[in-house]
Amino acid sequence: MAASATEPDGDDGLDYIAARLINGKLTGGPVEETVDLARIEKAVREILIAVGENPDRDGLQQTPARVARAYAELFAGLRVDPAQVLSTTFEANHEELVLVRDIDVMSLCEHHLLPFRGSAHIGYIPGPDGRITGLSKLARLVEVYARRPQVQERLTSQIADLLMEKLAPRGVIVVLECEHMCMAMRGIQKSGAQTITSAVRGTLQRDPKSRAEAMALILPR
Ligand SMILES: Nc1nc2c(ncn2[C@@H]2O[C@H](COP(=O)(O)OP(=O)(O)OP(=O)(O)O)[C@@H](O)[C@H]2O)c(=O)[nH]1
Ligand SMILES: [Zn+2]
Repeated sequence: MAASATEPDGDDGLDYIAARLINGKLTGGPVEETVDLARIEKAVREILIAVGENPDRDGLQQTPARVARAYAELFAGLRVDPAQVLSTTFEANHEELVLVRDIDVMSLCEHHLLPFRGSAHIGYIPGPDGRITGLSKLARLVEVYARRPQVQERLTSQIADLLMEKLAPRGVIVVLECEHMCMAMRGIQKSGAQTITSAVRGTLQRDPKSRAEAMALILPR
């Protein structure tokens, strides 16, 4: 019998995808509490019929259930509080720039639900009390916000704003460079176009010299 997307999926399954986004520990509730997999399955079956396909043919029988599981995973960030990612901070005598470059970003644009993909570069200057966060937490933050229906501008500023709020740093800079499949696969059909967005806060915003230094590290070419 065909496996249903609504069946329990084991310890490593959908139940824990949202929890894994935060810290790899099983702290989240079951996906079924908040994602209606059966409803997604039904909708995908309707879409297949509407585009002129036969959802009962061999290759498509499992597709609605697969798409439901895929969407649960792709939108897992809707069920995670991003602030939890930054609950671990450390004291450090470092009051200069900390920058993580080339963090892989994959998200879905909220206009077409098609992917956009590229790199995130995140830098911050710790505040006077010198609190820093784990480097991996910056990548986790990208992941939580990216696994939601997004526009690149909001994704960029959400990351910057939460870092400002939770780390109270002197400044933050977030730059995203992405290619949007909605511009490549359909519509204007221009592949290769890179959209660059930035969100700059605090001293990095106010002081052109610090901002230029950070930008030179982020976009050296
Ligand atoms: N600013 C911004 N626009 C985006 C993003 N992702 C997709 N878009 C754009 O959203 C717009 C939606 O425009 P509409 O005219 O409502 O939709 P459309 O007819 O599908 O537009 P075309 O893509 O031009 O065919 C398009 O111009 C997309 O390129 C994003 O992350 N940020
Ligand atoms: Zn789009």
